[in-house]
Amino acid sequence: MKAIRAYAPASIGNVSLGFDVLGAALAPVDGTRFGDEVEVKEAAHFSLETIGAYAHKLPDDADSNIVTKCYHYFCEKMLNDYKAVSPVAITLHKNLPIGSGLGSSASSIVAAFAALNALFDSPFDDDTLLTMMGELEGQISGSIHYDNVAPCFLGGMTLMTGSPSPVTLSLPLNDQWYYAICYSGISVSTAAARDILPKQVDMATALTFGRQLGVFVHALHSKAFSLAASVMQDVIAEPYRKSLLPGFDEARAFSEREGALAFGISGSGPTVFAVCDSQNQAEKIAAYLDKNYVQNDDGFSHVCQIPKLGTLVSKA
Ligand SMILES: Nc1ncnc2c1ncn2[C@@H]1O[C@H](COP(=O)(O)OP(=O)(O)O)[C@@H](O)[C@H]1O
Ligand SMILES: N[C@@H](CCOP(=O)(O)O)C(=O)O
Repeated sequence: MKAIRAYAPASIGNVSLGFDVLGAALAPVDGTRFGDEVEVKEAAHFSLETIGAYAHKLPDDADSNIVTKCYHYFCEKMLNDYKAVSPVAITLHKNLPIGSGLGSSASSIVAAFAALNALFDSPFDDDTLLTMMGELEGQISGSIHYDNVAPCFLGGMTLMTGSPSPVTLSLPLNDQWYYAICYSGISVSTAAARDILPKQVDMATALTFGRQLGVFVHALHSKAFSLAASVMQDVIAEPYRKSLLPGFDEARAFSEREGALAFGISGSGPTVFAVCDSQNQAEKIAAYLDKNYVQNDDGFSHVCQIPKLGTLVSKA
């Protein structure tokens, strides 16, 4: 019987300067697997098993799990094309902490859709899948955004176009940048962290946001990486969200003293990231954050780079 396994990596939403429109996949340099995995196989009836380090933090009933919703949505889309889908048995390996700012729900959603699409002989192309993934992500966070699902699915650093095709563009990567990332161990709901943001921004903020994003994209394409790093500031969300993150200002101050190129909140937090131009610097900042930003036993830090590949699909 055909069985498929999909691994979908953690991701940084916003990357500070691109609220809802910029995202990056993450891969620890020590080779640690850092993402959810979904296995699917055809079965007599639907079932969802959840295992892994954070499975106990998921909703108790399978119907509330976003992976079940992905399956129902996949069936609905297939039926639109008059193709009925057989029931499946799904196993979710929940490896990413929930409400962490590491794109945890996106990782489950992307792994689920990628596995289902492969099991049923790839009926949907990447843009259609991304649109479906964004819709499911919107059900969880209260508003559709692609800055986690796109890099998680495709890898690299991705810029959303606002168009159905292509949904996203891949930006050039700097192989010399290392990301010290640290999850503090507390949970911050993405929906709640969106609710505290003002619904409108003033003219000066809008101009800064546009200028930074334009300069950043141009600088990456020109390999002007110092210039790119110089505009990695969050003028939209950080001023409001940092109040939800104990130790944020101290973590930023230490990272800047150590010479980090940039520092910010990953997604809606509490994970933070420091962009570094050497692995040594990233190791030092990660060690500090591990000791000083982490709030409880659930927290951790990693030194990561941005992988070129996103979701990995294989036979189970
Ligand atoms: N497979 C899943 N992975 C993560 N969250 C899930 C999943 N299924 C349901 N949920 C629920 O979705 C919400 C995810 O919250 P959110 O703050 O968006 O997390 P994250 O920022 O880590 O993606 C939680 O209420 C969680 O219980
Ligand atoms: N652009 C979104 C990203 C949320 O990421 P998550 O990992 O916290 O779910 C936002 O900033 O709200």
